[in-house]
Amino acid sequence: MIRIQGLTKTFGAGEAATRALKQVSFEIKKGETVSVTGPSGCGKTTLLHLMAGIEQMDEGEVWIGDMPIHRLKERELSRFRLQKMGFVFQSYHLVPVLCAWENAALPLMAQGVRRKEAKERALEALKRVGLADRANRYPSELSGGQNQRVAIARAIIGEPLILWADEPTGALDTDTAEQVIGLLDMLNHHYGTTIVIVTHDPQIASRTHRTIRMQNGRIVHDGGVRS
Ligand SMILES: Nc1ncnc2c1ncn2[C@@H]1O[C@H](COP(=O)(O)OP(=O)(O)OP(=O)(O)O)[C@@H](O)[C@H]1O
Repeated sequence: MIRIQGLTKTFGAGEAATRALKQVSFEIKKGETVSVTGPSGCGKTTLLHLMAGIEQMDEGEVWIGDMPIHRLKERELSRFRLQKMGFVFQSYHLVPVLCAWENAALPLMAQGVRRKEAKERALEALKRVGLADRANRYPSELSGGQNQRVAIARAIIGEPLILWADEPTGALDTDTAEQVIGLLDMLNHHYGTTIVIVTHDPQIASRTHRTIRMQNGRIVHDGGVRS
């Protein structure tokens, strides 16, 4: 369902150039959970950004189903992202002046869904992540784990095909991290969401179907299917 072919990305030029990705190719099946691991600076986030069409590649192809991400114009890409993808980041990326349900509802509002319907669906998404009773709280009134759950509610509100997560538990303590990972597992089981997680944490990597290990802009290991 996700097919990456010869993905290459260099930042900067001349002496200052960093070859962040070097001819990376692999496929991810629908419904698979994949962790991307490796040392700091090896290219994990760059890979995620290129696959999600957040950043432009120098060379290569990214196919999601039959959609050539590498050929889409920015506007088509934005629409595709809004409709088919959800994002979770280490630092949550919530809007501080919006309460939990308004944050969760953002992707729907961006697609022109009316406020009343968006609110109903946001409350439903917050319920799924166990935060129905915090719907009117602002990010500053919630814990890190709760904010990350709001971010997950926002990521899943449009029932995306793919959820991209970049160090989703990086700012959380072990127990809270465990809850967040449990939630991602649940999403995968119940909704068949394909999940790609960039993580430093071997514990999290061991919970995904498959682990891709990167080093210096290349894949050096791909396997470890969960029993
Ligand atoms: N916008 C940018 N401009 C210049 N260099 C960049 C940029 N983004 C990333 N890089 C470089 O590309 C390489 C890969 O970065 P990337 O963020 O993908 O690594 P990573 O594996 O996600 O690292 P970390 O685990 O520390 O987050 C690094 O050497 C980084 O310094």
